[in-house]
Amino acid sequence: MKIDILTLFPEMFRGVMESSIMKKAQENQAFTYQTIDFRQYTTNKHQKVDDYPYGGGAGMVLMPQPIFSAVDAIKQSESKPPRIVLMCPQGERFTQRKAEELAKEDHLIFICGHYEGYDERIREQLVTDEISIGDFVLTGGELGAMVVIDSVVRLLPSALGNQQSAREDSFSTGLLEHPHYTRPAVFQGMEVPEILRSGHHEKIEKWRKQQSLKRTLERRPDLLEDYPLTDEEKKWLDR
Ligand SMILES: C[S@@+](CC[C@H](N)C(=O)[O-])C[C@H]1O[C@@H](n2cnc3c(N)ncnc32)[C@H](O)[C@@H]1O
Repeated sequence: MKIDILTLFPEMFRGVMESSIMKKAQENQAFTYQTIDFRQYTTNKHQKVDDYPYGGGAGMVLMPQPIFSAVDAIKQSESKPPRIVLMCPQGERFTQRKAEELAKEDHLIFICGHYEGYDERIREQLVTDEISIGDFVLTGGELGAMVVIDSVVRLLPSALGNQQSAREDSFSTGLLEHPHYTRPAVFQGMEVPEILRSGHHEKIEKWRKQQSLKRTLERRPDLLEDYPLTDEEKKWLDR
């Protein structure tokens, strides 16, 4: 996968993109990325990327020209056109489903805003997706783009050592994940459930499924509305 990030603050990405699994995923050739400072694409003499809003009001608005020109420069003759993602608090709320959808693409372009927002023509003409990472307002799109990129990259084949672990994550299965325990078996008087130490794989799987359903019912009952419960699972939940 190829990822291009349009931002006025490329330095913000270095720590996240060059650490931990993101770094390993690049070493494993799961993806490549570049940041593009769209100020380089301005055609005005002072390299201005923003201007006052028509109609007045507070804040500055990103002008369309530098962003359109930067996207034109990145787009090559690809058989599959890139997904162009505008980071925006007014966009579709980001979910694991969306991460799975984007992980199937060959090329993603992220546009990170700043200041008061964007000229509306960017939204109307250029982008294929608008994504919000939640109902709150950040100072810029960079942190949001990092969140989206991180969750997409970990789904790419060869990004994680163990793909099974991504498939069993919360939301991937439609439920919250079951609890985890590791050594020691007893810590400050708190014991790891006996069943997990039994070595009985079938019973462990059943326990995990029950715990996953219980946790989802307690914390995110809304997820169960779309989850195809078996008759047995319905009985567990009733209990
Ligand atoms: C201060 S915000 C602009 C908010 C805008 N005036 C509004 O009310 O919708 C500046 C930039 O931060 C980014 N941003 C802010 N909140 C975000 C969120 N929840 N999800 C994704 N991006 C966000 C967007 O790129 C946005 O253009």
